[in-house]
Amino acid sequence: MSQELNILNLCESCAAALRHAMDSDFPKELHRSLQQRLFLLETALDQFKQNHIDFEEICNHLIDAIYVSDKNGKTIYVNQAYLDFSGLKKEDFVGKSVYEINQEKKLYTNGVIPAVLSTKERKEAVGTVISSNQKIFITGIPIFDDQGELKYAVAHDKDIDQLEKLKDALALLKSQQASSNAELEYLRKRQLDNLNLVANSPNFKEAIQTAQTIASTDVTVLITGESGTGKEIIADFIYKSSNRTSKPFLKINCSAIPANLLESELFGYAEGSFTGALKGGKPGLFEIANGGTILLDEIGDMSLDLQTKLLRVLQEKEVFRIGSSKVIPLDVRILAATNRDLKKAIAEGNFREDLYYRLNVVPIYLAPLKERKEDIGDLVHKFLEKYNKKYVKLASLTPDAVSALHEYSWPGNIRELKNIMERMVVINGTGEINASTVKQVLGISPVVPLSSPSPDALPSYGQIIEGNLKKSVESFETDMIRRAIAQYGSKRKAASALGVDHSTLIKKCQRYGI
Ligand SMILES: Nc1ncnc2c1ncn2[C@@H]1O[C@H](COP(=O)(O)OP(=O)(O)OP(=O)(O)O)[C@@H](O)[C@H]1O
Repeated sequence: MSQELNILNLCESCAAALRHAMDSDFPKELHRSLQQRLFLLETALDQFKQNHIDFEEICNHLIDAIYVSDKNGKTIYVNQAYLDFSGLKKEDFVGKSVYEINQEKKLYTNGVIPAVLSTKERKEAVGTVISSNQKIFITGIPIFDDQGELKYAVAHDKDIDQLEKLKDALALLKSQQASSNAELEYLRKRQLDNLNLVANSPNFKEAIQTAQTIASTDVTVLITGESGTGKEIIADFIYKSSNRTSKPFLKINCSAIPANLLESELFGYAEGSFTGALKGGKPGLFEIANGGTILLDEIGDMSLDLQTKLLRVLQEKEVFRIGSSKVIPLDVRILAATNRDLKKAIAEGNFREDLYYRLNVVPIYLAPLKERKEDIGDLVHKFLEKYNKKYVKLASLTPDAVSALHEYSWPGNIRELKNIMERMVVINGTGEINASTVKQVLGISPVVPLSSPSPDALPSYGQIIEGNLKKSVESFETDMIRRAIAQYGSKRKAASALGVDHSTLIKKCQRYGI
């Protein structure tokens, strides 16, 4: 390092001498060749300065003390911090042997350089600076050349007080982190409790974790998963954990509103924009939700034409009512949900790829219930308690009934489980629900008569008729709708096959949890 600096100084002196020679009466015929040499020297010097890192200067700014000896223990370098704590000058060290310094000056106890020189190994020790009684942590490091021969022994001294302070700061940071984690966990749990959410499976826990992390940001979230897996409830969770809880949260089911009405519902319209338009126009849902949050549910069912308009709104963050040129700036947090495979829809030309990427900033995928078996037990008990309370019943489940519920594949996911529990509590009165009842209600075993409730548990005559007829119709409708959707692949096609309006089918699906 210092050799390099010496050469640098030498070159600078040469350049200065050349400049001086050229200014004086130097023979003109040599002038040109001198100029060329000076130019080369100056270019080389510039390059050297650019590439050269002045380690000596850097070391002099370190707060730790550094001492370097050659392989024989002759001191070749000490930095400023070393001089500061020893209270001596550079000349008192450089060129002197470490053994000599140790004997004469008694700077500190437990010096490690002699041990590094003799063992050629790294050494660590705690020493005391004699003059100040300051405790130091000393590390001795051997440095070897390419042949593996010892080249330098370096001592690096750290002030233990500083290390202690660092340790305290680290401990404080750790305890602060632990208490924020505990607080976060507490808030998360409270939020789960408020929403009555079950989250035992790793899959769902991960979804909740992501939702929790991004809730307080305004980032757009795309929630995907089969029908009934809890997409809407995750959207509720995000909204309730966000900073927008004092502002509106609007949920729009894009498949339930006929395509021709959805545009005016979303964006509103100006007075006179079409026949039948309200006087004074009507604000759209985006405008109403301004400052708050919108859930675009079943986004995969939105028409391509409307997708283009929605994309514009999301990109520009502004909306125009239909028939108006007045710009309405928007500050709405967008959550979108779908049970469709949007990648497939894009490949089939039914969903805009650019809209997909705009919505899919943070994806949250909810696995089907059959892949979240750890949640089933708690969900079953939660719903049992809920419906016992609602219908004033005392139904309970036998262990084999619980096992049967675990074994089922739950194509309708949590909504199906919830509905099944409601049905079983209603029809079973106050008795125990066993495995065969479960299988019968699930339609996975031949129908056998349900066990009769005890006479004291019997509801009034009117209730029996009403309850049984309503439940039978519901059960029949549920079955037909499920089969139609499975056969025709979409709710729209199923509706036309069943001879009902799409919106009627959607309402029934929502009511029955399909
Ligand atoms: N983890 C959970 N804990 C308790 N209840 C849940 C949980 N997840 C979902 N539910 C309940 O299951 C039902 C269906 O959930 P949700 O409506 O959120 O599903 P979804 O995926 O949005 O369905 P769809 O795609 O049909 O709209 C709701 O009644 C919801 O409260």
